[in-house]
Amino acid sequence: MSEPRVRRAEIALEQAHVDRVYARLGELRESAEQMRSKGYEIGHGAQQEAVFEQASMLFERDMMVFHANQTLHTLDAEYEGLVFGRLDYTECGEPIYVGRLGIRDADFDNVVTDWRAPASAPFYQATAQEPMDVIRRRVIRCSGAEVLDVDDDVLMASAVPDDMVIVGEGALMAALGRAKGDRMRDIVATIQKEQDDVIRAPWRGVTEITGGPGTGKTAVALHRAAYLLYRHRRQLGGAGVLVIGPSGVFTSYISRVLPAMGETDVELRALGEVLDGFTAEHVDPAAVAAIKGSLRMRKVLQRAIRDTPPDVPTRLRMVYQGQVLTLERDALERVRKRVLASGGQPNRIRVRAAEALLEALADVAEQAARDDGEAISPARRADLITELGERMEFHRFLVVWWPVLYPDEVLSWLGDPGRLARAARTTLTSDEVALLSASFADRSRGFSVADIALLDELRVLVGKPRRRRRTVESPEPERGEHAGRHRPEHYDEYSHIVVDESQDLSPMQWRMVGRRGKYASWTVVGDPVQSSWPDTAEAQAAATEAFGARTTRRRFTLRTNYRNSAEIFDLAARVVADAAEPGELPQAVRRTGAEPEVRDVDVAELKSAVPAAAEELLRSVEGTVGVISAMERVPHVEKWVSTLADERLKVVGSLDSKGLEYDAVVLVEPRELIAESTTGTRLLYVALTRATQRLVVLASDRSWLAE
Ligand SMILES: Nc1ncnc2c1ncn2[C@@H]1O[C@H](COP(=O)(O)OP(=O)(O)OP(=O)(O)O)[C@@H](O)[C@H]1O
Repeated sequence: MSEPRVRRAEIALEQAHVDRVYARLGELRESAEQMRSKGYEIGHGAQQEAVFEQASMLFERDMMVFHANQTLHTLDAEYEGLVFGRLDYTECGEPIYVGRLGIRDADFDNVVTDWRAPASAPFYQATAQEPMDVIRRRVIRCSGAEVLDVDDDVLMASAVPDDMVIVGEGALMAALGRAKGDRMRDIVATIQKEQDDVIRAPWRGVTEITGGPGTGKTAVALHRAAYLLYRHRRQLGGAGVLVIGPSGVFTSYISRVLPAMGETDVELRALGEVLDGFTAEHVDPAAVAAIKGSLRMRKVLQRAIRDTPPDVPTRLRMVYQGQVLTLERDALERVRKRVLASGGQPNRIRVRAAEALLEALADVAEQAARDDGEAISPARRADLITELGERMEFHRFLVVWWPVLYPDEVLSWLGDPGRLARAARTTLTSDEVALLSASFADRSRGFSVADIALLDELRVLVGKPRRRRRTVESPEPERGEHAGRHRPEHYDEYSHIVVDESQDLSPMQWRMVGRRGKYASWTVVGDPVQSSWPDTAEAQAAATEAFGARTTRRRFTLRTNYRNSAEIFDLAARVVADAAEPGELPQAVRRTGAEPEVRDVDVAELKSAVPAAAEELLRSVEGTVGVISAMERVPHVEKWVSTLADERLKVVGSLDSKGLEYDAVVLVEPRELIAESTTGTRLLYVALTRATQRLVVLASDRSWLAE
């Protein structure tokens, strides 16, 4: 048979099996629906029963409905591309089909094996050197229930039986060449062995994944989360898995991968959303972010919460048995200092503050008596304290003099340069104080991403108020995506934390994340060469502290760049040639023949050159086109390309481009990207490695392009 006919015959053969699978899926769906209806019937019947029976029946109903709904949800989520692989072995007669979930037929025989099950491991692990008894590995590409294509790998050429047909070559290359959508896709059908080793690594301890751009670090980390939940649900499922990404744009980009794999028990959060009740998107200028992220801020914040809050009353005046007792500003401040010196979080020691005030009032009464040559008996002193302490006016004073401290308020107080200078003392320079206080004072854009880690630090420093006015710890209803979702009541309850783009976490952000993983195991993903954090040693130390007592640390390095064409990656690699260690950069596996273009354009011409290049790329690729510029330039670029009105076109700032991917990219003015980060060329390197097929750089000079 000629190749197309052979292929068609093999597709038809696999279609027969896929039809069986979907027929079985239909049956399972139907029985889940029946179970749900039966559950509702029980509930209806229960209304006529005695109360205790009713309760147990309602429970049974809830369980039935819950399980039925879960089954239906999983079956629906996995519908697309349910079966994607097949293994033919030397020994057992029957092939194994690998898919997104395990399905058995009515006789309890497997018609599909879940990709995460041990039996599926050879699909990813077998190689020609170590075939694990697999003769042929076949990738089956489907659209819904229809088989579109098959692609084979022969792992034991000498063992191929006469009647076994081999078609195609390289499912991976075919997958990589396909156009990308605006959301990341799962890679279950083409996970490579070096990636699978990471995905299936033990769950305990800290698993570090490093590798250059496009090596699949994010994809692997997400598949690992799905794998761990499948294999260790008992240990990890209850408290949940938290995935932290650099930005909201990024979490939205990866948001479809896990549900596509049937995993909904994972919380995705951007660094600006880690603290409930706050959502920050804007990024501070590099110099400001560097101060806010450094560990020196701990000291500054510790002092800030011990400073006198603004606008507190400066005099306490009470009358006891006709005698006026007054505490003036200095006396009040002495009381405050004494209470704070005794330790504890300000919001937790308010009772102590009240007691100290009353003691001070009693001292005033005693002093007055002594001045008159009299003495106050211990019983009278105790009586004075009790009586004044019960007065409403005293409590009214206390509430304003020792107010409940809220992290957002304390941070905004630091917009006052004098107050910040007091808190900073010698910890920050006067220039740093000026920069920082201006940033805290400017609330026009709300909190920045770096502020969130400071707010979280303050949350711990001030302590939880006994009665909460507006809680930082309970989710606000309008938090859209997270609303109503399961999450631990206490921050330290997550059982597994995945940190993506970890090279960019500041030490203060590591502290924030560390608080949520006190008892967790970790998967940490990063690439030092893409780092935009200046002091890597400080960040490393903070990371190690966040991991706490977990001594098991395993490290994997991924070395193949699956995203960029080799032509595009060669250009990007030139930019960081000096900053990267030998062997640190990955190898791009795909040549497309399309060289990246660097066009010389004056800054004044960008206005027309950007939309022209974007339009050209929209015509030349099937998928998405990203226009990447310095953060400050984004609003202008958005305006310039607005007339193109194509939903495949996205404009993104350099920092937000981390982790993202487009089929084609227009990179605007590299010089400006270098200038906006303390690690300059690394940020440019990140931006240059976002395109899979085409790259056009518009530059007013070529100083950024090392020879
Ligand atoms: N085994 C694979 N099969 C198919 N596609 C893959 C495979 N591994 C990675 N890819 C694809 O390569 C691209 C890059 O993957 P990913 O974003 O996970 O890389 P990364 O290492 O996190 O990159 P960066 O550090 O640049 O953000 C994605 O489109 C991903 O789907």
